[in-house]
Amino acid sequence: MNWIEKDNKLVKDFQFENFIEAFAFMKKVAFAAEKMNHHPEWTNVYNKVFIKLSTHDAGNIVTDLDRELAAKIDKFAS
Ligand SMILES: C[C@H](O)[C@H](O)[C@H]1CNC2=NC(N)=NC(=O)C2=N1
Repeated sequence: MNWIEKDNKLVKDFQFENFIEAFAFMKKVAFAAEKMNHHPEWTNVYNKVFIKLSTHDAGNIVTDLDRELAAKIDKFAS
């Protein structure tokens, strides 16, 4: 599955083997997001991580910053 644009957000759901794998992924995303000062809206339920990206500073729309973070997130999940 790829990122889809929905309600002015880039959205993608990820699934892992278990909670530890999901959380390890979240930790990588967290450090990348902090480095970019661009943070995800996300929910974690056991082995699943649901991510939504938008740029608040631009009025809650999808910008290149979201696409950049999405590309990094995909690398961490692969
Ligand atoms: C004040 C702070 O630097 C800003 O609010 C940053 C923080 N993280 C952010 N994250 C996201 N997703 N969009 C932003 O516009 C944004 N802005």
